Amino acid sequence: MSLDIDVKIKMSAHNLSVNFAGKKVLDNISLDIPANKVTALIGPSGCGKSSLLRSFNRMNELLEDTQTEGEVLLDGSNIYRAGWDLAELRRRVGIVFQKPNPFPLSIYENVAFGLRLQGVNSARELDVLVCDALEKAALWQEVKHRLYENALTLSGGQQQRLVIARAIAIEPEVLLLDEPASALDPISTLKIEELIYALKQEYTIVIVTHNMQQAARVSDFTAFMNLGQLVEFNATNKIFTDPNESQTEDYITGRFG
Ligand SMILES: Nc1ncnc2c1ncn2[C@@H]1O[C@H](COP(=O)(O)OP(=O)(O)OP(=O)(O)O)[C@@H](O)[C@H]1O
Repeated sequence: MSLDIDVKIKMSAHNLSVNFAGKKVLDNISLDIPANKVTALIGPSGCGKSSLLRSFNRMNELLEDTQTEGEVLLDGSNIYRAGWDLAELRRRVGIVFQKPNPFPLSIYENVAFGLRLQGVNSARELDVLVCDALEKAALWQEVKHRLYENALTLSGGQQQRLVIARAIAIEPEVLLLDEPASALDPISTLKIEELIYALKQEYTIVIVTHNMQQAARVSDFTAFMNLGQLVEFNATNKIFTDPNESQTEDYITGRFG
């Protein structure tokens, strides 16, 4: 589904279908992801939100027995075309999962990890880039005196911001967030939501969330999915106040799902 307003499109799915072990989990999805905006994917459990999110950086291929049909364009180029360097794709389209997954390394080394892989070796340059990523992830003030402590000593909410710092250190263009706050307490959730709001100045963000209030608070656009299909896609305000489809209304008002 295309939006009838004038926005720059960063990614789009065209007639995208995904099968896991012969079962269709995404059914002919077409959807535009606007640049420098937050797009929320909502819908009942099992409707395919995470599968759609993972198709934006070809993570579904890490699962066995997966088939993908159709196209996903990044700046107009089909990421499913042969010849894509998957490491480069995943650098440009980063992903953060529900459960914080820092490496069992220091706070500093978690953020430096991807930078080192990219060949940044100068200690001074690493210091600047690590500090910058931690500042952007709104974590610097809390960790600047303990950079060399193990990341696993951080709270869950801090770990999730660290994982976001790790993701943004390598300067992705798109950030995929799969229920990034669902394992966190309300204060940490608020911090993540404020962070998402700040990060959209620089990144295109797609977020899967089960939390309707969160989708309404953080996103500019919302896609409502059901049973592997895209039911409705529109400005978040429109979806939450005056949806076109009765299924969308039933879901957001809690009548099903
Ligand atoms: N690794 C897998 N192998 C086989 N089937 C899978 C796999 N992962 C997901 N599925 C199936 O794909 C469908 C879509 O799952 P997906 O996780 O994308 O939905 P979701 O909307 O994100 O769900 P939830 O909100 O519960 O996280 C479900 O029927 C699920 O059982």
